[in-house]
Amino acid sequence: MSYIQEVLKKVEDRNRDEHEFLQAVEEVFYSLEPVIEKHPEYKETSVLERIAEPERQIIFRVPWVDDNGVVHVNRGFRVQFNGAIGPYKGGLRFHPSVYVGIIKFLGFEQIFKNSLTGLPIGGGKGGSDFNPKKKSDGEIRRFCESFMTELYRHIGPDVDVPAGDIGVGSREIGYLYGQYRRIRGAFKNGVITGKGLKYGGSLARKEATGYGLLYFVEEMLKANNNSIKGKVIAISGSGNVAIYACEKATELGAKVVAMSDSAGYIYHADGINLDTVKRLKEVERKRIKEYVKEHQGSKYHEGNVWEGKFKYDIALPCSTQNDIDMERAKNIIENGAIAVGEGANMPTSNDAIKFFLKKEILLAPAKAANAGGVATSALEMVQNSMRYSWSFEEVNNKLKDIMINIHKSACEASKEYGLGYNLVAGANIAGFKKVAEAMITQGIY
Ligand SMILES: NC(=O)C1=CN([C@@H]2O[C@H](COP(=O)(O)OP(=O)(O)OC[C@H]3O[C@@H](n4cnc5c(N)ncnc54)[C@H](OP(=O)(O)O)[C@@H]3O)[C@@H](O)[C@H]2O)C=CC1
Ligand SMILES: O=C(O)CCC(=O)C(=O)O
Repeated sequence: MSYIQEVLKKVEDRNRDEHEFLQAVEEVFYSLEPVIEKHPEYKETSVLERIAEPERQIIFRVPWVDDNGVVHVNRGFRVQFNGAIGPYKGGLRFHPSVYVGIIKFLGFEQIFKNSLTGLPIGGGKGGSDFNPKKKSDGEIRRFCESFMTELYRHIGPDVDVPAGDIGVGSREIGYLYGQYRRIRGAFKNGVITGKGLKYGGSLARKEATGYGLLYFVEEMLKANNNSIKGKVIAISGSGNVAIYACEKATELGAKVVAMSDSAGYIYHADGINLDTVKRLKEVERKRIKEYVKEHQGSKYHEGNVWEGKFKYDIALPCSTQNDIDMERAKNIIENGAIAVGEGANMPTSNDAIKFFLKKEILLAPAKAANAGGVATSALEMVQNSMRYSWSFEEVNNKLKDIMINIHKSACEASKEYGLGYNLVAGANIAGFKKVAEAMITQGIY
């Protein structure tokens, strides 16, 4: 058994039923084999064992009252995974599938992603098994207030800075921050990011994950003598990341022909009308199937978009984890894709990642490709500290530079370890090394 396999076995024994977490750890650790060989100090100081164990996990009760006066109880989580390079940073997910294994996989990914941004932010994540679908605005507000009534004591601008993720958008962030401010009696808006522009939010944060994904994919294509211009693109999801990925892709000269939600997907050969999607999803909170009522020639299909049979050059999974398994990966290649850009966290299963790499599909891994959101959150923290705001253009330019640098770091790390152009391994290695070195320098924690 190799050293990596030994460590993985220990992680498995300790986290038996947390499949998503084990998948994330395995994906990172196997890329680190050549790094551990070259750096015996990582093994001597048990960095791998330490990095796979959260510094702190908080699990709490979230009681709330629905519109009929009935009391419900959900479970809240915050995993403060690794603070070696900065305050814990990562979003909150409200979705019925949330349990500790989901939050730990997301928090673990966040360690390496945040390191890749080059900014001083550690890894954390949180959320709840609360289902925001079909809840009234009052119910959402009461849930958020109850959630923050416990969470507030564990966070702070220099401690842990949450943000949004699935099911947590600007409305929820507003309620969460309002309750934090009420309890603390202070305007500490650096405690949460993704805020509204009127109380300390950053311009371009809403767009950042989707835009950043496209900046990264463009770099990847450029490095392979290609470009986004003229490409046909399919996207899974129709939430925050998907919408702004679609917007930037269109701006860069591509045509997006498909988008989805958890029930099905729309296909529109002429190109998706994003104004309609934005209204349906951001304002009216309706299902994606409503789109076809307004656009002749578009079609709605139930099921997963990656099982659909239609032509595209680039696949952008922007919905949730394990969206692309082996069968769907085969279908994506049969549909003609030459590149995959991961907007969601861990959207591709480990065997499908290996398959894409074997088939020489250009693969932009989530840790690198979707890091624009958290990077812009870190820029929001900078602006809050300065009590100042940058223009949209300033933030967007910084975001673009960050994405270009992440691509460069992943490329260089991959080359340094003799792996050619492998952004999956390169991102893992580059993200890991910075955190590992900070951990070693700070002693045994
Ligand atoms: N927001 C951000 O800044 C960042 C987000 N991410 C990641 O991007 C992904 C999308 O996040 P975001 O856009 O913010 O979330 P949203 O809640 O805004 O949108 C999520 C989208 O994914 C769909 N979806 C959710 N769960 C499932 C499921 N189990 N099966 C199929 N479709 C599903 C939703 O459909 P429906 O409405 O039907 O549920 C919706 O269209 C997540 O993986 C998140 O972790 C990564 C980096 C930053
Ligand atoms: O902006 C943030 O802090 C959170 C982003 C996030 O949750 C992610 O990168 O997955």
